[in-house]
Amino acid sequence: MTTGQKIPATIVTGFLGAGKTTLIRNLLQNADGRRIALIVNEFGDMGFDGSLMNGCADPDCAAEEVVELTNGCICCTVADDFLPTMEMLLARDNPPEHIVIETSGLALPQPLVRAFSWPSVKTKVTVDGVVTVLDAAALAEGRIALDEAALEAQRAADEALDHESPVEELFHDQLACADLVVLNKADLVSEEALSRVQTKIKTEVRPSVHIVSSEKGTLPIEVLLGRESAAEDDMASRHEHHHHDDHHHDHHHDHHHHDDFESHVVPVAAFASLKDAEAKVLEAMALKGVLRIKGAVEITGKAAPAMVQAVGPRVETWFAAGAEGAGRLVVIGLKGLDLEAVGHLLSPAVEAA
Ligand SMILES: Nc1nc2c(ncn2[C@@H]2O[C@H](COP(=O)(O)OP(=O)(O)OP(=O)(O)O)[C@@H](O)[C@H]2O)c(=O)[nH]1
Repeated sequence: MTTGQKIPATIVTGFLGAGKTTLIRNLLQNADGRRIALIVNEFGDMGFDGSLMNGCADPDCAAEEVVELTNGCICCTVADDFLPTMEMLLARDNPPEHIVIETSGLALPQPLVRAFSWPSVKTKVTVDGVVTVLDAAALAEGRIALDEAALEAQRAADEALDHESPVEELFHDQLACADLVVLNKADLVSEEALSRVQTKIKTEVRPSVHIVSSEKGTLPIEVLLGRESAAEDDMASRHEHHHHDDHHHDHHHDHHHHDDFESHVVPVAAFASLKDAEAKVLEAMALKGVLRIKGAVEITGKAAPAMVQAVGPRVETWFAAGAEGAGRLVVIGLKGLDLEAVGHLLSPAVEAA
């Protein structure tokens, strides 16, 4: 441990598919000699390429295992408990200069920030800032309501959002906790739409919060790190819109997934082509309640697996030699989503087998 100075920790939050992983990958690539420790839910998510990865590249790496990156950064996964992971990082001979935590796209940031008040952590680490990444394209299309009128319209159009509208709830909570808001995917929207979204977001955040836009999360490291917000001492101003029964667990768990969401690993048979995969995944995304699909699949006749990334109406696919775990897609959505229909669409062959 150094001279009593606390290690700054940056929490990266944002809804499913907003671009958290992309932003963090950029950040690590520009670390410029800073020893950054990254805490993620799964290694598989980061999709590190070989040039950055040194040693273990197994996406199913055991919990709390640490991966050393070639640029001096390290990466570790958080299992059920956030605190042991943090304590393990702090106990290293060569403690990190900065800690970056990627939260799940379904997590509320507030409980995680509160965990920094835990005695064993509080003396050594402080929250440098909560960075909330938003999908500017989704917002411009009104896919996450920004006001009551839009919310009502969306409710009328989609019964799945009828009751607790968990998407809006998460969205507001992730904004209420932000120190910096990143309007990502700026390449997909006009300047006019971007400034419209920016104006709306301004009304949703605390007055001092900066809003910046980005493409593929590319922002100078100085913008992302070094905000010195000490968010853990400032929770009163970052309140949740909705309080949940499980707050007494808050300091123990990072995995504050809303009960309103569910996530499934769906085994999928080989697709005939990338185009075929894209078409089927797009169709699955249109099923009620489905919010995000990602993973690696096989394409008939191709040695390399194809990566699939679907957010809203956009599906990306590309071949990735060496990717592991092909033949599975992670499907995330609102509770009660029609998993059978999803399975039918994505993998009739697997289902029949
Ligand atoms: N056009 C465009 N696509 C982007 C941008 N940033 C990210 N994406 C794409 O959006 C998809 C989701 O990006 P991720 O970085 O995986 O998002 P995430 O927030 O980590 O998503 P979760 O895994 O759901 O938590 C990927 O297909 C990215 O390539 C951007 O600025 N512009």
